[in-house]
Amino acid sequence: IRQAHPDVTIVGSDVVPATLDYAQQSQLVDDVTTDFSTAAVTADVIILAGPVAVICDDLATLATLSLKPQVVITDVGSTKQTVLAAARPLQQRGLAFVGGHPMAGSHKSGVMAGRADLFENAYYFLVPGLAPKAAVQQLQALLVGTHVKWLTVTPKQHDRLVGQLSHLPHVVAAALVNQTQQALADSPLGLRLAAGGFKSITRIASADPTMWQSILLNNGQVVTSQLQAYIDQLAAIKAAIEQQDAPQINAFFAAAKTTRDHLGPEHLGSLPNFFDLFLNIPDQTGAIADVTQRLAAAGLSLVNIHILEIREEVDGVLQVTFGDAATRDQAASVLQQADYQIVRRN
Ligand SMILES: NC(=O)c1ccc[n+]([C@@H]2O[C@H](COP(=O)([O-])OP(=O)(O)OC[C@H]3O[C@@H](n4cnc5c(N)ncnc54)[C@H](O)[C@@H]3O)[C@@H](O)[C@H]2O)c1
Ligand SMILES: O=C(O)C(=O)C[C@]1(C(=O)O)C=C[C@@H](O)C=C1
Repeated sequence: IRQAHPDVTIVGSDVVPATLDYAQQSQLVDDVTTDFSTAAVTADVIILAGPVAVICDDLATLATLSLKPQVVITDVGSTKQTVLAAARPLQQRGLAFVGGHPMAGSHKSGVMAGRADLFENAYYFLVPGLAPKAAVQQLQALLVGTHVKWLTVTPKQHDRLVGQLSHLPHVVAAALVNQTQQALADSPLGLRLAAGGFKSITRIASADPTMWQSILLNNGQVVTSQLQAYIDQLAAIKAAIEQQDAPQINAFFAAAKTTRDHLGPEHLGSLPNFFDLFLNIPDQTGAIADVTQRLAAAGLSLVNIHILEIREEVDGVLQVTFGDAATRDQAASVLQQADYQIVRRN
């Protein structure tokens, strides 16, 4: 929004003060508040972006306020049936609520994980419900800088599609990590021996548990039935292996390969995920150059570098972004050897 509409005033509201400090100091927003209701009554557009349960609570709060009659309210929550139900009192009052959901993101959470190009080329579901066309168009114009592909659906269509393509995979990834952890508990190196296969299928198990708790509680019926169909697939391949049914095993993998090969990277939606290192740097000239020179000398290329001044100590925090986790971890070793303190990696 900021890049496409520099004149728009953006007020950020959150319950975590450090998040508000970061948003303000990085100039992501013009102003911050913890008083959602007071900010809401003066807003022309309200974008709800907490966990789904919080979005539903916020919609209930908004229904009690004297909002501007022309306000456009939207959300980015990962489920839509319960969100649209929570928005009904607002829609019945004639206020415009347009449900939204960008089909992009990552296993990271928090304000620091955001990027201006996060949604580029991704599908963005719109669920207008009773909202007038003009409100939908106003929202699309505001979000033009996201460069998304819009897709209008009903809440039911949304939850079925996203249950299968996002919610079920998160359950599968987390279950596999938990089961592997238990199965290898007696092995000294255990999970650390995992190569690309395990890491590719389980990246999303690093996602925020609070967010996923909320998603599954709000799309439970859909996901449990999809989970049963998935369990049936597992049972079928288990039986084929037990029976040494070679053609059946081959057919299982061949069908999956054909489908997956047609889902080229160009169809995958958003840009690839990036991997961050946060380190303390002294507040002195040449400090950033020292970091970049050490990484260049070690042959490690970085994607982006960003100075964060979110704390009141003398040191600043530098966010260095890499294209893959291995390069980030090598960079961490190189910098630690030079006495840099790594604050966090994600
Ligand atoms: N992560 C993804 O890949 C992704 C993609 C599309 C949609 N979504 C949806 O977007 C929403 C936000 O997800 P995210 O990944 O940006 O999470 P996030 O944790 O990065 O951001 C959520 C923010 O909401 C704040 N918050 C929590 N409770 C609050 C409350 N009661 N009042 C005000 N603020 C509160 C948190 O402090 C945090 O800053 C969720 O509904 C999620 O389902 C996530
Ligand atoms: O790429 C990831 O890590 C994501 O989990 C993003 C993802 C997804 O499942 O695809 C997660 C939740 C959303 O509602 C939409 C997108």
